[in-house]
Amino acid sequence: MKIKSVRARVYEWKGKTVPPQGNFCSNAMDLVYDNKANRHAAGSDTMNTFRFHCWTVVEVETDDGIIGLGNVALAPRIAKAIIDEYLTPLVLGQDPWDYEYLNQRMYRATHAWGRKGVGMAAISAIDIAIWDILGKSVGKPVFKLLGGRTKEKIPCYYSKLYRTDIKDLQAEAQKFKDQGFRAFKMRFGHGPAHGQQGVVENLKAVEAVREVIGYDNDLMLECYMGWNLEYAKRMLPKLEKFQPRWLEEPVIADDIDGYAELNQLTSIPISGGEHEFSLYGFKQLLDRKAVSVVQYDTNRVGGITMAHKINALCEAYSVPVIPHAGQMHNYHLTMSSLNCPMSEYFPIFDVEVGNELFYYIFDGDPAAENGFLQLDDNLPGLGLTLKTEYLDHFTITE
Ligand SMILES: O=C(O)C(=O)C[C@@H](O)CO
Ligand SMILES: [Mg+2]
Repeated sequence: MKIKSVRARVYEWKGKTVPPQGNFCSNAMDLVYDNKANRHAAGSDTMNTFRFHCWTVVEVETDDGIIGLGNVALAPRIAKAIIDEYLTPLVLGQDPWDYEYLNQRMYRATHAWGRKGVGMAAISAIDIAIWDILGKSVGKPVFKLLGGRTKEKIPCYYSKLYRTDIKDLQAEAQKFKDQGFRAFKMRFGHGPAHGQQGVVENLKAVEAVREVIGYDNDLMLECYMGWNLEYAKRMLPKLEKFQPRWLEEPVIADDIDGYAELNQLTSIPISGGEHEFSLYGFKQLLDRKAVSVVQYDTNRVGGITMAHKINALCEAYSVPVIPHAGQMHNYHLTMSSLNCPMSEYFPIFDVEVGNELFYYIFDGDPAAENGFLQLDDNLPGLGLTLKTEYLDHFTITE
């Protein structure tokens, strides 16, 4: 079996979106001064680092007609250009079973400028498609090639609860608690720029969600890199009484010393890795004891080949892995590792941040039932097909 073609297409959502409101979620741009003159200039929207309304879908086809699917949501147009210009020539004519060789080939050939960020995201999409081919070629789901089933079903946590009016936040938590979720991730709306009033707002929101979900369910707190070390050091002791399962990405991904300091500061575990890349990036996080929960995303770190190695590495450090985002590439790795206790789950929802866009592009992602996800033992590959229902809601670039 040989790889015959690689097709990368950019899917840009042009359908209706739910506009996020003010203080929707803290993020790294909150700390950047934005004067009035810049505010209307392209790129000055602080939420634009945060929307995923455009995805690259990769189809890798073999000479015997198997098509593997992969995708990438980070800088999708640039990812497509990298795939077309640099990565496709490296995998054409190659045997997909040589996946380690192909992964190393792509990683090392792009090393001068790749390594972290969109270069690795582009590699990830091809690698994921290759694993889809492998599963399809032997009639097995990908998780059966990675170690098999380690759980009857995958517990998952409800991930939304962006900052909104307290009553609406509580109603959202109640609605999904009633659907059987036992773990919830909420987003902070405020950070250093909002002063003491923002501190109070943040605490008020956490208290309100705890009031609804109680202390017998898990609560995760997301900063999306929107705080700085000084602010996080002030916030953490105040948050302890709410017993969060973790505090996520309090500072920017490059501030590994900051993570390490915060992770030792209180009883609250610090999580991160959503914006980390490669086996070496995660070794650094683990060696520095910077995170107590690792949250790689398979379509960023270097694909299934790399994520499988990171799983083994984290297991040896006794640090659990709970991958960022839902999506099949992550679920298969979670199902096949004892060190992955649960999955993140984005609810099926009108397009807002774009976290939910994969439901509009693919068929096959499982819907949560009573807070659990199931993978089919008999569905080959990743279990995804391209959806046709919403095709006219996208502009597709070949
Ligand atoms: O789901 C997460 O962990 C994210 O960081 C998603 C992102 O869209 C911010 O909410
Ligand atoms: Mg996150």
